[in-house]
Amino acid sequence: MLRLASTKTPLAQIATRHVPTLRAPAFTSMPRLYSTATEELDLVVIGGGPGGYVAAIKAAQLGLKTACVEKRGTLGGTCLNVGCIPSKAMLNNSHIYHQTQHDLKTRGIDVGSVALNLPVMLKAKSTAVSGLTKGIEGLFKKNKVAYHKGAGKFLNANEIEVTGNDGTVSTLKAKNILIATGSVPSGFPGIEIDEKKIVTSTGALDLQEVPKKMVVIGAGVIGLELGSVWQRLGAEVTVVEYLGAIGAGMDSDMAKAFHRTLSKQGFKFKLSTKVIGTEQLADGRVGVKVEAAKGGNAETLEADVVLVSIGRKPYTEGLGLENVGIQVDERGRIPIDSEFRTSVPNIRCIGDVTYGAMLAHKAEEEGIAAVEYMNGGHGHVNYDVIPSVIYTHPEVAWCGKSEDEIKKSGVSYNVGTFPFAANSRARTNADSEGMVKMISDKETDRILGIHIMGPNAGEMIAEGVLAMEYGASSEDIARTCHAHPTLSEAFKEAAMATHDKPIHF
Ligand SMILES: Cc1cc2nc3c(=O)[nH]c(=O)nc-3n(C[C@H](O)[C@H](O)[C@H](O)COP(=O)(O)OP(=O)(O)OC[C@H]3O[C@@H](n4cnc5c(N)ncnc54)[C@H](O)[C@@H]3O)c2cc1C
Ligand SMILES: NC(=O)c1ccc[n+]([C@@H]2O[C@H](COP(=O)([O-])OP(=O)(O)OC[C@H]3O[C@@H](n4cnc5c(N)ncnc54)[C@H](O)[C@@H]3O)[C@@H](O)[C@H]2O)c1
Repeated sequence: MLRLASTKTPLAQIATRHVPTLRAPAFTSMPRLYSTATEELDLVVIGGGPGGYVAAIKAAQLGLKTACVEKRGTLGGTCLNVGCIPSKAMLNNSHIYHQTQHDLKTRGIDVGSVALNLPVMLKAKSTAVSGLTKGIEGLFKKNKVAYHKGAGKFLNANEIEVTGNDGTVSTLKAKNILIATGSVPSGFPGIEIDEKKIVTSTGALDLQEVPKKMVVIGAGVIGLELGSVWQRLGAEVTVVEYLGAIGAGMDSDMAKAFHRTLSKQGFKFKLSTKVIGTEQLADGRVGVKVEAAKGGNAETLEADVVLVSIGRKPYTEGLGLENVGIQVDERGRIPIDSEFRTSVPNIRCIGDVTYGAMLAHKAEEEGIAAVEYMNGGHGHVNYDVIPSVIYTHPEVAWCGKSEDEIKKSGVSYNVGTFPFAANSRARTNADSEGMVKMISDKETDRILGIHIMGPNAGEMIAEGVLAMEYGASSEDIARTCHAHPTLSEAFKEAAMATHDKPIHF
């Protein structure tokens, strides 16, 4: 066994095949956990995103000897590093900037002239990210999860080769492996991403100046959130969407209302429109050639920055799946059974790299459930009530089925809606755009879907998720006392409207 005298860390459970020098590898901060090179771990998690790191902590809490391999250099995956967290930091601060500029005067707050300091705003985003990613390292230490900074690759069903970020190569042995390697942005055929002028979400979170004109390809969650950030900071944003509606499959009533709201904010939309390609313009900007989805005359949209946000794809590059005989499906996803097992029983898989919505909380739920199954117990993920939230202003949030889906399924249903314009708190706050829409089964009154557009919709949907998880009826919610004056009264009134009548509308 190899020991590193100068650090707290032995090479732990790693069977070292090649260590170029006897200096401490990058994972020296990990606690001294397992003493022999050949000792088998209970679990190796590949990927330290919300799925992987949560699974690793849960496994350690259950008493499993656990290691997590992450190649990014920081924990937290897409979500903490280049996804949920930096985007929400930019959304929050750009909203405050916009509100200060356009809204405070009418509230009796005079702040004089307002200026954007983009470098400071970007730094605030980075501070939020680094604080949270380091926090996960702290949680790993506390829970005794060994953290290996490097890329994991299957040698066989029980051995993972780790190429450390410092160049060392070593092997981890484990009874169980959990794949949580996440996803990366889908490219657009023929459009080259340089992350400066033609960017994915990663580049769009780090633009060093506000573009005058921004073209967003794809009116899904990323396009609308990051389009909002730059629109609030002063960009003229045009969103090109192939489908006839925005919001990537949200309830069509909500999509229409959201479209109207964002248009009022200054967004320009080109729906049912396809992108044919891009060209470099003489002045150094980018021309985005588009035409109607059904065909017709092409036009060129000029842009300083183009955001390509047409979805994400599962990531399995360099993972060595061929060494264990795991094949991905036609969309690049790793197939799993109901207990997250791949075609190799001791190898499980969760999060963006397999089926289902690409959401951090969905990956986390799966991580916990997969570990519980692995440990001989039962896991629980209710895919019918995974909430979705778009963190624009107003926010849009939903869980359960859309009215379009319910209609298609042939189930008879009731719909109740309640506008925030009739909610006292929203009116008092002068922030009353949007509504709550609830759909319940006509026969049983059981709630089938909840859709909210409004301030704090992302927080409010938690009540709907809980109600649906417990099989509530709309009458259950209507008869539950909600504090006054709160936005949640709109939720109660929508429930009243679903099975009977609302009071305030
Ligand atoms: C701009 C943006 C905003 C988002 N906002 C939200 C939001 O508000 N709410 C929400 O729920 N979701 C949001 N998402 C989606 C969310 O980030 C993902 O659903 C979530 O991160 C998926 O978690 P995961 O653990 O499956 O994978 P990931 O977070 O992608 O983590 C996988 C990790 O595995 C590592 N890895 C891959 N291969 C290897 C290997 N061979 N060896 C070692 N490490 C490896 C990667 O480096 C990565 O860090 C957002 C995404 C983006 C891009
Ligand atoms: N708030 C959140 O929870 C959050 C935020 C950001 C990202 N995410 C996750 O990240 C994933 C990726 O987000 P996204 O916005 O890239 O994908 P998305 O699937 O949400 O939206 C992509 C949009 O692009 C459109 N599109 C596809 N091809 C096109 C083309 N050729 N031309 C024009 N439009 C085209 C689609 O019709 C769709 O509306 C999502 O699955 C989402 O779950 C979640």
